[in-house]
Amino acid sequence: MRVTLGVMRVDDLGCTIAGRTLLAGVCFSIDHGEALAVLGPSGAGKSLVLRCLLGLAPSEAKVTGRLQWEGREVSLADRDALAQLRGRGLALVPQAAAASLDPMRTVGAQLREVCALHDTDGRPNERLEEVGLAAEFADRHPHALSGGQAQRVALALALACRPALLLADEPMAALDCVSQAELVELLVRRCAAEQVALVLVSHDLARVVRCCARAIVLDGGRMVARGPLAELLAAPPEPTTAAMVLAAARRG
Ligand SMILES: Nc1ncnc2c1ncn2[C@@H]1O[C@H](COP(=O)(O)OP(=O)(O)OP(=O)(O)O)[C@@H](O)[C@H]1O
Repeated sequence: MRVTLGVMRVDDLGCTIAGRTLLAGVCFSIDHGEALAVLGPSGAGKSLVLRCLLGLAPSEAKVTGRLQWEGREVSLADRDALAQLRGRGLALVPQAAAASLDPMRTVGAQLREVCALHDTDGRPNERLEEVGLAAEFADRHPHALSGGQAQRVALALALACRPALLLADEPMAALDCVSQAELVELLVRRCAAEQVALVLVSHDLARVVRCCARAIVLDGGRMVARGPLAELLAAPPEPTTAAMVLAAARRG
């Protein structure tokens, strides 16, 4: 059982490139075992928020704002300090999982490497089983995985770091509807089981509505709404959220 100091609090995150404001005034906090959705239309700045938190914003970007990590202040401009949080602190499940895997090495070798790097439990078979993949996947190379299987391997790799917080950047984007629902359900179930906080990026409110209690909504790099997802759904406070609610309702 972890002490509940809160995992992360982000205040006034901003990002500019060549004088162009790409993010401004983004604020949120998240606690252990909690799930927060980061919503918004394409180009809203959702992926950029995750890159800034990981210290992986484009090299020409100027990032501003403050981050409190388990009660400790970290400047969002300090890429080295943010890099220290990667692994046991923050781990990422990327949008295009297959491209994030090493094509030359088996799934098992990649899992063992991550476990050795972060000094965590290194049994690939168990890690694969947790994400619904049979032990034989440990011997496969990434080219022998379907899109959904590659996303599950990426999830297993991220969880193998034993992070306090998982950042998931539309991990279901490339999958069919049934596989999307299964992957989101798996993601949320695993995070809850391991008391890992989850920040789930999506442009699709319908996809996150059952698994995230709270959300922030971005548009044009600005945070236009924030609060319990049920409240945003019941009474969208501004047009971007209203459009997302309408789109979710149309899809049933
Ligand atoms: N390296 C970069 N240089 C200049 N602009 C960039 C760079 N990376 C991202 N941007 C811009 O930042 C804005 C936000 O992009 P981002 O990828 O975060 O959007 P998103 O909300 O994740 O969109 P999507 O849902 O389509 O993935 C976009 O206008 C994009 O063009």
